[in-house]
Amino acid sequence: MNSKLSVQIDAVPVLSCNGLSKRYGDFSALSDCSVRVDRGDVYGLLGPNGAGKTTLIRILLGFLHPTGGDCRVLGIDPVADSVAVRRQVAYLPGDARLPRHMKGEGVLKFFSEMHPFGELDRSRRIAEQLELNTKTRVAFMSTGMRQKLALAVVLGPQTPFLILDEPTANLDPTVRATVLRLVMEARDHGRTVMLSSHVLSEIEDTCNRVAFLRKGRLAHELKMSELFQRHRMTALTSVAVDVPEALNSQVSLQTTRLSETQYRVQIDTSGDLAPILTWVNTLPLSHVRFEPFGLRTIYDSVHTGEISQVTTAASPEPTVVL
Ligand SMILES: Nc1ncnc2c1ncn2[C@@H]1O[C@H](COP(=O)(O)OP(=O)(O)OP(=O)(O)O)[C@@H](O)[C@H]1O
Repeated sequence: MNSKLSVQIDAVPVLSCNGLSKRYGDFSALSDCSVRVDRGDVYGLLGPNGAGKTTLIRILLGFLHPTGGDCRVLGIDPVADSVAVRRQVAYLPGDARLPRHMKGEGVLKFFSEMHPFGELDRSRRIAEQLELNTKTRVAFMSTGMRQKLALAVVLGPQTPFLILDEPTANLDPTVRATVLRLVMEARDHGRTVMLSSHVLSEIEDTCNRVAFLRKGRLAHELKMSELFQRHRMTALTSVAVDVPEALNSQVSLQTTRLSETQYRVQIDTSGDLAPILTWVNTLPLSHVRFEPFGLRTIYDSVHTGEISQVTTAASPEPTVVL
């Protein structure tokens, strides 16, 4: 490919949404959602039941029309040409339905012939890796077997964009690990992935960026590299503690008075730990616990509507907008 052209193609975001909204009468399933996903991203979508994740995905594929805002998938407007979008995207719905009268092998053949990027051999190899017996009729498959078959259908075509809505639902831990490995392989082959899941560890292990949806709104966006720089320390102390001015941008401190002579401190940190540890070392602390921040902490604070106190050098202001 002409190198100038390839640079231009790379510059087009795989996904860009601007103020995307979906209303059903008075109810807002999605409100003012703006997201950008770039080539090579593995982009996680997190949020409680009913947060709007599937609504967002279905708008991107043109199955639903937004009531406000707009979006482009690989430069294509799904409202104007949803078929063109679906040619470029492999999509695993949360409730994948497959023809019950067909055997697994027949389903793989049917879908690989139908999709422009379809590759029957690849779908068969994936089914094998997922330890699926494709000789079984769909109607006689267990829920997990049907999920494996749907995954083999969707992971087979090498589309530039892959959207997976809860791909590991109903799967045992070994198969889950295989699915996550296949997602990472897709990324390594230059594909872009959007992954919705309720399993925080899966998002932590695979995604480089994560969006938290809450009540139809994009409540928080996070780069995983920032998360890995965050830590939380809890400890007991007999004196009130103050954060030195030099560490103000890196440390957030919460103090709870337990008695006349005892306080519990919670110190949330971001960025380089060395200067923070030097400061902490001067404090009369006991019962010190130190742990990485983890997606769970962020998820809980977004879910309960708290605003994150932690700031990073890269994003000095909290990015939660509730
Ligand atoms: N056709 C519809 N009419 C009215 N409300 C709808 C319709 N479809 C979805 N909703 C509502 O929109 C909200 C968002 O639903 P959505 O399926 O996008 O949530 P989700 O984040 O994918 O949830 P889950 O994690 O449970 O799959 C929900 O409150 C749902 O009840």
